[in-house]
Amino acid sequence: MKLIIKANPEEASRYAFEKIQEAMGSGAKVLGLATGSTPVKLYRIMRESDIDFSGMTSINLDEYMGLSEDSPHSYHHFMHEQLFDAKPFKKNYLLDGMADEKEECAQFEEIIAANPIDVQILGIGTNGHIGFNEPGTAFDSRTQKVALWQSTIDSNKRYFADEKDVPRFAYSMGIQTILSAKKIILMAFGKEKASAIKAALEGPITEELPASVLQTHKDVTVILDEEAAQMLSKK
Ligand SMILES: O=P(O)(O)OC[C@H]1O[C@](O)(CO)[C@@H](O)[C@@H]1O
Repeated sequence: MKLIIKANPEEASRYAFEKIQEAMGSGAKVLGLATGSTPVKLYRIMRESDIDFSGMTSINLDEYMGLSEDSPHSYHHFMHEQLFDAKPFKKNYLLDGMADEKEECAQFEEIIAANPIDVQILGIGTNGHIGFNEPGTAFDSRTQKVALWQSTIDSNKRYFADEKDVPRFAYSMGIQTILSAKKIILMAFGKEKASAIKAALEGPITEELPASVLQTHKDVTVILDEEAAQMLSKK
């Protein structure tokens, strides 16, 4: 694992952007993308850049179940607003939260097999989740329906009018699916992520802390701001 600590999220996001640019310069064609607040600055930098993504394919990690593409709370909507409307890609693949579970998840795995992810961007939940894979998810999991933890619902409720409106289930790439990416960039900002980051980087590799599995991947860059790095003993 390569660990990069920057003074603030802006500098950290700029570094992540440079890594993506480098990978594209070396032939990367498929980007795995994340939602949530963490990549928002990265997406702004991508939007404002003069980089052409029209030859690139994107594949998103997860989507809420029961929300249609045009719901303002769907990750489809989020990605279009944050990136795709300003920077058209050749193809954007996102899970369809309204589709049949079995068919949708199997088809998504086929899409990833046909378009191996060169660079996967990841955030991390305060409980160590990656994608929407909550603690206890099997390390050999593939794209599947997942139940969200109350802590995830609570941290995502800021995007909804009411906590009751936050979907309780989602479709998410599995842990094994995420690990199939050639390169992984994990970003985390803020002191509320510090303990999950410490456990992920320095703790035991355990299904109880999904992000700890990244210790087994051969090309992971972890990009933190100082607050997220504050509990690390090895810097
Ligand atoms: O970036 P945030 O909003 O802190 O969310 C962290 C993680 O949680 C998710 O949004 C899922 O809850 C992930 O996609 C994200 O990486």
